[in-house]
Amino acid sequence: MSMLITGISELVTCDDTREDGGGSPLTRGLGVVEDAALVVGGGGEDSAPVVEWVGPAGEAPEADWAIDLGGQAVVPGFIDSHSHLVFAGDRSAEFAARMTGQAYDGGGIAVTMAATREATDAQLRALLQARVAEMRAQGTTTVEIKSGYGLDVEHEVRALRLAREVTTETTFLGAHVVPPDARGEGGREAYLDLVCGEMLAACAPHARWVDVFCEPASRYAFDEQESRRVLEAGRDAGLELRVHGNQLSEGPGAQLAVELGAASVDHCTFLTDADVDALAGSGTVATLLPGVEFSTRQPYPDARRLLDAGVDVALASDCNPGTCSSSSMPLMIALAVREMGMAPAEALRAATVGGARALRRDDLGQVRVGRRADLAVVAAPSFLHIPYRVGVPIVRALEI
Ligand SMILES: N=CN[C@@H](CCC(=O)O)C(=O)O
Ligand SMILES: [Zn+2]
Repeated sequence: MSMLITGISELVTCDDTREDGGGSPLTRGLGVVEDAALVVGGGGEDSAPVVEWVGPAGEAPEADWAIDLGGQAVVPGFIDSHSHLVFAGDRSAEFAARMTGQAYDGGGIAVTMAATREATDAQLRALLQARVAEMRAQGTTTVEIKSGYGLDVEHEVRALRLAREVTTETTFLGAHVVPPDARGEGGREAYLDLVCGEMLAACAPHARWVDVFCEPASRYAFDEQESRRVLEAGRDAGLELRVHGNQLSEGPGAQLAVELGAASVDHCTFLTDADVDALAGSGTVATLLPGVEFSTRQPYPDARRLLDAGVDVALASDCNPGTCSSSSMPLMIALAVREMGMAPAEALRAATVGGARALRRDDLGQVRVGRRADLAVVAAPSFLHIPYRVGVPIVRALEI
């Protein structure tokens, strides 16, 4: 069965093989087709619909079904390559305290850990499913989900098992922080032994990735040596690497990520020139999470510096109860444009193609024949309305 989609005022393909056709500089690099049509059909390996044809509406072939979007824009579905959606509890009071001057230090993770351990499977599943639905309603079609609020073998495994029910992009983050019950004498080493031993062995079958909160500025998180140990153990267990780094201060995360061939280093709020040089030309994406700076009152990362140096940049939400309670990729795009010096086209690419690179997925992020038909519809004539109409719910994933 195939479906013809017409009434597309502006189709943003992000297809690098497509000529931009001399369009506006505002859409450079986006492979835009105006007054476009799409044919979606078949089913890929996992029976997801695939794009069969892309082009001007006047040249569209026939299909079994047709829908008319009535003059809306279509963009690739957003790829949110960094989230922590498996949690229970509420830390809105911590957010309120930060708004009146309290600094973020990672200490609140233990509060979420306690609430998450207490929740039943059914409660956690319902919370998770609601968050994924909230994301789809805002245009996100792929989400990466980390563990990290269980912090013991049983609850880390449970978080990953639940996350696997909604995405293949699952990340073992046992090394989020040292849990409160391991903060006494010798507890830190014992916890790292557990993370790199029994916990990793139990979690690896449910995860694609391993991650670590590499942040020597937080007494709860991990330094370079500890982070290296976690990442190397994860790699030996068959997992691919990602890193939380350089969130609270300059530190070893970015260069460690590059050295070990991690797919992405996430946050990148405080980078030295040497970090930027190391990222440029590496296979490691710098994933920026502007919702975190919004919610912690930290300075925004310098996206311009990274882009001008040729670093691959992605945007993600980092949706979590502590540092960013928003699941909205349109908001991240708006913040990137308003606060981080990214052009709208750069921000859109970072939220789509950039996210796909950060997850090392070449089947996602572009509207292109043979690729998955993961699409988002913008209730406006152009994608420019995403940052322009900030806060207005105009983007949704297209349900085919
Ligand atoms: N920084 C580490 N982890 C999360 C925050 C987790 C929390 O505070 O609950 C982040 O990516 O910002
Ligand atoms: Zn995070």
